[in-house]
Amino acid sequence: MATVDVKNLCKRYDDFVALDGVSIAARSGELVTLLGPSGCGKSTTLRCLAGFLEPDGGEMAVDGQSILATPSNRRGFGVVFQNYALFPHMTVAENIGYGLRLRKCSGSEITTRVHDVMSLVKLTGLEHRMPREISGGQQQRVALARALVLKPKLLLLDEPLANLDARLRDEVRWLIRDLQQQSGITAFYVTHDQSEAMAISDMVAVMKKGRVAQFATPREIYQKPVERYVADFTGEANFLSCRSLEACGEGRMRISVGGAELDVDCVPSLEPGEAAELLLRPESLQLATLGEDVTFRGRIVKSAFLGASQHCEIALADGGVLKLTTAPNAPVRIGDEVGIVVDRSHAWLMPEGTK
Ligand SMILES: Nc1ncnc2c1ncn2[C@@H]1O[C@H](COP(=O)(O)OP(=O)(O)OP(=O)(O)O)[C@@H](O)[C@H]1O
Repeated sequence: MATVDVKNLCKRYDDFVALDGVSIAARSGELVTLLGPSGCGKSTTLRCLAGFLEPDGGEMAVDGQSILATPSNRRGFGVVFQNYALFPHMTVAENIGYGLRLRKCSGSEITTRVHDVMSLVKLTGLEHRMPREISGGQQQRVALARALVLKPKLLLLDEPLANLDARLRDEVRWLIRDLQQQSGITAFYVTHDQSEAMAISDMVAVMKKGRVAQFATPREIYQKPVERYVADFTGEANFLSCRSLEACGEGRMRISVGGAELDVDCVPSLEPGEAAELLLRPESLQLATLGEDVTFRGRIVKSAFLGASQHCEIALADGGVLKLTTAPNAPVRIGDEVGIVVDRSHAWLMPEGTK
């Protein structure tokens, strides 16, 4: 188990600034995900941690000790990258035991540890197969076992599920989380898939152009994003332009939006009078018949039956559009005038214009 502190990490590729002051940290036993679109610097951060790239500035420390001068093979980290590249001429068991042989462990210790880790990643029985004789999901689990067998103090995973189909991705994702929690290994995990990040992380760093836009728990990232970019990247979202009228308590603001006045939680730095956007996740909105105590009124302009639910879009009088889901059999007709009730505990106000 290890604590990790990355401070102000910078990395250039010639003139291109790939990392522009990345700061993230992991407490012992945590899984921290780096989430963001292609090219935002996730892999570069992980490669610096692994010691495959030398940063141009900043600090990286494990258990309070700088690792900047430690070569990658002395850092004691387990690495699972998307191109898991097993040795094709070695059996599954030989692939997994390779690192132990390099460390000159005894034959009996290698046998025991390989056996134990194979049972952990559910590969028992495949010891003597060659990599080409096992499936993609099994190959990925061999790569994971190969890292875990060395009992690393830190596990670095870069898009480890990228080569798997959707069903296997789900299965291996839970396996990784279970193993990481059982063994208490601190881990950094790179993905561009927000649902993957939400599901398995203790902390998420949402990255944007070589910087960390927000570093927080999955719940906070989803419910209290600091800017629209983060809200957009972490799930379905409605944004309504509005005016912040006055502060009404710590971190709360009275706003005027879509013909209504509401008190909502907000980004703490937001000032009264500042242009703002109200974030309403679809699940915080409910269709209601007019006449009930509704927050907004509007007209249904789009609907789609999705099986377990229906998707609806409602145009408000002031031009805003809200997307929401309803029960599969709720009566939804295009053109109908409807009311919308907002669960205000899930409404969130952010500064405008930060896509
Ligand atoms: N060796 C290199 N030389 C020049 N530019 C590079 C090099 N490696 C990466 N880059 C650039 O640095 C930026 C960050 O790359 P990085 O691989 O860290 O992104 P990423 O967020 O992991 O993206 P992806 O999800 O596509 O892997 C990208 O714009 C990329 O093109």
